[in-house]
Amino acid sequence: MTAQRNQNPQSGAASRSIMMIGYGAMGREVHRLLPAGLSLDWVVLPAHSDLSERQHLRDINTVSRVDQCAGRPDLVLECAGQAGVREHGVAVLERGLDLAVVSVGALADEALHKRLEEAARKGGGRLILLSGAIAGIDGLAAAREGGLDEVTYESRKAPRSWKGSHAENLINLDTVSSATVFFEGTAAEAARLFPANANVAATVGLAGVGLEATTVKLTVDPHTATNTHRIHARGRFGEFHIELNGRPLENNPKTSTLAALSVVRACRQALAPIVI
Ligand SMILES: NC(=O)C1=CN([C@@H]2O[C@H](COP(=O)(O)OP(=O)(O)OC[C@H]3O[C@@H](n4cnc5c(N)ncnc54)[C@H](OP(=O)(O)O)[C@@H]3O)[C@@H](O)[C@H]2O)C=CC1
Ligand SMILES: O=C([O-])CC(=O)C(=O)O
Repeated sequence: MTAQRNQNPQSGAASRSIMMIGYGAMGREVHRLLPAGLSLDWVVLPAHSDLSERQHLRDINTVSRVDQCAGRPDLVLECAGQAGVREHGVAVLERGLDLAVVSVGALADEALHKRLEEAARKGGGRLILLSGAIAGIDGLAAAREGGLDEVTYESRKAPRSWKGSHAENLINLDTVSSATVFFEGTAAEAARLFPANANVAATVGLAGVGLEATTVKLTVDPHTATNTHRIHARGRFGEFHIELNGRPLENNPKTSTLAALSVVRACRQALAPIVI
């Protein structure tokens, strides 16, 4: 797929620059939808990435470490997975750059969480945890201010979306014939065991009652074509249930389209005089 950059209609207006860490299914979708006025100027690829990937990005500087970037991006987007946060997060924040991450599950590693927080305080960059594939994080985080009694999160995806994950050690994805829960535990465990599938569990945990107190169920459903996310929260504010049936990205069935769109939203917010 060839990435297309939106044209800035205000010709001559200086673009704000973006650095993206990782350029897989989500990164390509974000690049395709990048709002006018922003330009993707740097992409951080893994050192092992092949030449063809770099040729694909021929107008864009590719680096394998953040300190190889001589310029100063206005916003850094992580679309690389938890390993990308682990490898580059501290360096970005220590340089005083804002880092918007989708691989929120990386923060289930308490030592990394602490290092990122310290780097942000020291360098002045802000770590922005994106809502990703789920809706309702705004309401959950607001509800927390009044006190929460219970938060649960459930995710349901087709067998192909769980392929290559720890689910394969827990259930036979080729023969499962009805919707089956294969994991029940805390958001911390889910985010660690399913790094490409359960970042939302960590986001719900961090916005609500914490990673250890948030209970998580993961289901494989051979009859679904969507990535379904459910949150139930109860507290002083009242109660809410959210169910979101997300379409997976064409190039990666693990990843919901909405997760990529949440990154695009972060880009738009970086430009907007009024933020919603
Ligand atoms: N919060 C949310 O709701 C969601 C979060 N996510 C997160 O987003 C991530 C990206 O999703 P998606 O694009 O679909 O996944 P992909 O696997 O398609 O793409 C990830 C890309 O990042 C690259 N990468 C891996 N490690 C590094 C690194 N250390 N530095 C730079 N690049 C790296 C990979 O390269 P290579 O293949 O060569 O290793 C790959 O090209 C997921 O892994 C998940 O953590 C996904 C869905 C929802
Ligand atoms: O995109 C999704 O449906 C959710 C996901 O993979 C994650 O939480 O990591």
